[in-house]
Amino acid sequence: MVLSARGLGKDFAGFTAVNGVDLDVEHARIHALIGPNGAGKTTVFNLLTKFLQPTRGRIMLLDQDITKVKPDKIARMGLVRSFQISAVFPHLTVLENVRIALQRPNKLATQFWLPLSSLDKLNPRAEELIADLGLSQYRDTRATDLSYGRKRVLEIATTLALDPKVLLLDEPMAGMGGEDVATVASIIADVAKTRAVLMVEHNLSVVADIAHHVTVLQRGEILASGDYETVSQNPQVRTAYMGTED
Ligand SMILES: Nc1ncnc2c1ncn2[C@@H]1O[C@H](COP(=O)(O)OP(=O)(O)OP(=O)(O)O)[C@@H](O)[C@H]1O
Repeated sequence: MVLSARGLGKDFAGFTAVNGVDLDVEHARIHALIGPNGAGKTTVFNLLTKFLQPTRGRIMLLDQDITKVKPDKIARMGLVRSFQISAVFPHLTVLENVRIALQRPNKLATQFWLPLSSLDKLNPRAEELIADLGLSQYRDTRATDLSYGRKRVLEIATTLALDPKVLLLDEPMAGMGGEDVATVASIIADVAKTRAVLMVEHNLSVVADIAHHVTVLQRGEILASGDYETVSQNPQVRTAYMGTED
């Protein structure tokens, strides 16, 4: 188990947005968090990354209690949310973007007086990441000229530069067309071979295809949890999604 939450809860001025949520995210698995609008998915993400402080409950990351740890430290401990660091610079190339992302863990980011050539030592790792994510042919393409789907892949590449143990993806398929969805889904499946992935995703066919475990939230509480097959047969889940058990 890489990331666990027990009895996680959040109240906003008397309104309970999340209550009694238990989650276990395992190494080399994709865990999907699904549920109707307003179910509390984003709030759970914000609690896990400590953007919000939980009202109740406990969060463990790799055997360390992170319930009271600050968000910047959480990322350094290996729990990284995609948008957190995925500042993709539109006018820089794919290679340049990945190199900049690699500067962070290498602490070169703060040494701005170093000559540009000192970044060259990051090239092999940058090329490797770019190749892993199928971006080699776009290595010298400016981010702004990439398709929407490839921009998301570049974002994932810059996130992976931190070498996270757990990657949190917030609706990675949002706004994407069919071909991009397939590409990004297969990249996420690949990325998850060596790390844990927790994703909020509305596209249920992607969830069915790549998630090993699914947790369904409704009104801030867990309605069902298990593999997609089991969860999708659950009458309460069907009612929550369709308003009917049929
Ligand atoms: N800062 C806040 N203050 C008050 N209420 C909030 C706050 N943030 C979220 N909520 C409420 O908590 C509930 C859960 O919201 P949340 O955004 O976590 O749901 P969600 O499952 O991510 O929804 P969606 O799928 O629409 O993104 C909603 O009723 C929302 O209005």
